[in-house]
Amino acid sequence: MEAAAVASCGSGLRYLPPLDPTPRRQNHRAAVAGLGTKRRRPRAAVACRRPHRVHAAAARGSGGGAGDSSSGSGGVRSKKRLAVFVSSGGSNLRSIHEATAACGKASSGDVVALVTDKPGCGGAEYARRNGIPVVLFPRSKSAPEGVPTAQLLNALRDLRVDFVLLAGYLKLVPGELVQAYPRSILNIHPSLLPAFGGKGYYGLKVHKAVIASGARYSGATVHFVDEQFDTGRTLAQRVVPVLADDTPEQLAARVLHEEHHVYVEAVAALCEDRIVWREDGVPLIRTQTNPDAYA
Ligand SMILES: Nc1nc2c(c(=O)[nH]1)N[C@@H](CN(C=O)c1ccc(C(=O)N[C@@H](CCC(=O)O)C(=O)O)cc1)CN2
Ligand SMILES: NCC(=O)N[C@@H]1O[C@H](COP(=O)([O-])[O-])[C@@H](O)[C@H]1O
Repeated sequence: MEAAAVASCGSGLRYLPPLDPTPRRQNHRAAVAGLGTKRRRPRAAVACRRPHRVHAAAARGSGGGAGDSSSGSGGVRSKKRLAVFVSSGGSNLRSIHEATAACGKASSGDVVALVTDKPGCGGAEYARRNGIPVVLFPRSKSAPEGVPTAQLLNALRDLRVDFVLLAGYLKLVPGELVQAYPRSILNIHPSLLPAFGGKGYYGLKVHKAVIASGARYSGATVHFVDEQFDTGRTLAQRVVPVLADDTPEQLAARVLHEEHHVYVEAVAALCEDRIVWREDGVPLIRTQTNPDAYA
């Protein structure tokens, strides 16, 4: 969707104009289709056969939050509409956006909005270059142009957003948004939660704490978002070793590499209705090939 096309939508929102007055309109999908074939196939996760009883349905039968736009009468599912929240460089945004290309691993999704508290961050710049509307949130003293929560919710509804993905977003997502999108907001965190999570644990601070603790393994966690920092249900994890002479930057790079794979796989599962909720509330990812196997 073009930024200009949504600027007049009912929420009354003003989307941020591109910083570059002549943004490059890339043939993004064509460009990444070729790259996709070169990608290393991600390692298969450990399959867990016939776990506890599971509910073979996502949050709302077919999944999706406040703006559910699931299948029509013909049974053909429309792509799930994704809003990505970013405060940082945007490499997870990029990997998700690339995976939503025609032949990508998450081609059942479409990134339709970028929400940020830092309009100059790499993620926001990537969005502008790729014609993704940018919304500044929250409104604050340092960002008086930002929108309050109610207006953000209207914008997400106008854009018919199904799922919200936090990807290096550093602000607490308010309860109103969490409640409007039950079981429909994911976050990626650069440690093996519940270790090294919560307020104060973000970016390099996480990796510094992991190294200082003496832990031999770290990794990435994709989890559903509840009203506190990093306490929502874990959906997927990837493990990496912590090496004896690691710097926080080296560990961060090793974890980030895994983040890009595990987040894309989790987003694909979300968009394809492959998340099932075990009776004790644990979300599991059904594999694409075997309805009885879980990643
Ligand atoms: N309701 C929720 N909101 C957010 C969650 C969540 O699980 N529930 N996850 C975070 C992301 N996060 C780690 O994954 C995280 C981000 C930031 C902080 C933090 O301590 N932030 C500082 C501010 C930093 C800054 O603005 O530069 C703070 O709040 O004082 C902790 C964890 C996204 N939101
Ligand atoms: N607690 C939140 C947190 O620390 N998030 C982390 O910020 C980085 C964003 O990188 P990116 O902008 O390149 O995707 C990622 O490592 C992400 O896990």
